Amino acid sequence: MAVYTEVPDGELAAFVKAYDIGEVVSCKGIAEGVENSNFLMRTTKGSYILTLYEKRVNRSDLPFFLGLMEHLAAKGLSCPTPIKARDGEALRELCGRPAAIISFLEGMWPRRPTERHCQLLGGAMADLHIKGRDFALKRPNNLSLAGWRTLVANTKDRADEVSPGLADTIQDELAFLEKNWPQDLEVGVIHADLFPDNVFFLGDRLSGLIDFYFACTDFLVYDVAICLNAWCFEQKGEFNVTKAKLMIESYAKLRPLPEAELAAMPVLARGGALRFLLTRLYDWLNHPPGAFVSPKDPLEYLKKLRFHQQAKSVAAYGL
Ligand SMILES: Nc1ncnc2c1ncn2[C@@H]1O[C@H](COP(=O)(O)OP(=O)(O)O)[C@@H](O)[C@H]1O
Ligand SMILES: N[C@@H](CCOP(=O)(O)O)C(=O)O
Repeated sequence: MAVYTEVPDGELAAFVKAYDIGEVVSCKGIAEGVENSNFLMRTTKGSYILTLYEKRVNRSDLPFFLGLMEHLAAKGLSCPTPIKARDGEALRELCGRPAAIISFLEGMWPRRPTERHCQLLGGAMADLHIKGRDFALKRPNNLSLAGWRTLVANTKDRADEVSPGLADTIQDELAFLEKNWPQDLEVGVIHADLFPDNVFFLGDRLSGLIDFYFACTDFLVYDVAICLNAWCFEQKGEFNVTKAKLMIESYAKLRPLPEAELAAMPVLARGGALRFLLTRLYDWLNHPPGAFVSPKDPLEYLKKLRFHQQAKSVAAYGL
């Protein structure tokens, strides 16, 4: 359950008084999510999400995340927008934590993504990339090559506890990626964690994207590579090439993919797999006993990495 900080009623009422959103009718902790404390808050004027940013979110990154949501929502992307208090500030403090209220988005995330979901996702991701082009703030991706090196250093001594030989596999993969990571692809704002639980649907419509707290400035097509990992493998681990093809094709209808981006896809997909393998491995090895958030399986991403290691070209993804 991702509520790390409880908010007493009195403090909440005082906090909400700074806004023009009516009075609190109810406020319930949301079980999903892992990073922050989230509450579904209903007021006399509507529904909102209240987020208290916890330890892993760097306070200095919050203006980037909140500014990005505001920018994208103002351009018509369906995503939450930060609600400003009467003094014009969206980022405030509650119970000793940085906190913000964002708009509530209708929809459900797909427990079993279909081909149609993947197709709709491709278009929404391209839309995000296009609408983010004129966002003024920058945030380097701290979970790219340099960040992976640090995570490898922090996990290598115990990686083999999770699977024998894992430390060497990871070390070899990092060396490969350091040599082969592309250089000159288009850079812009990426979501960087566009997993099914961060994409909402209502019937046959994609109703919105949430959770911009890993968003950063990186190769746009790296977001596509992350989504190949997160959306296109079936539950038993087999790759669904139809899902990949539909996702990439609908993306490319809005933002055509240059030859260099297509050629880089297998390497970027390997990078995406290593990124989630490493963060999951770190969390697996370091989660405190009795913690209420269960760590996700790192080995799911080892299997995905092995698939991408066999990919000779973008043809492996149906193109
Ligand atoms: N703007 C929103 N509208 C509706 N539900 C939301 C919104 N933001 C978050 N949620 C709900 O809160 C859950 C956790 O949010 P998320 O941002 O993914 O948390 P975390 O960053 O802690 O992983 C989501 O799965 C969703 O159920
Ligand atoms: N998508 C990541 C974990 C981050 O979780 P989120 O709730 O912030 O989307 C993974 O699957 O490893």
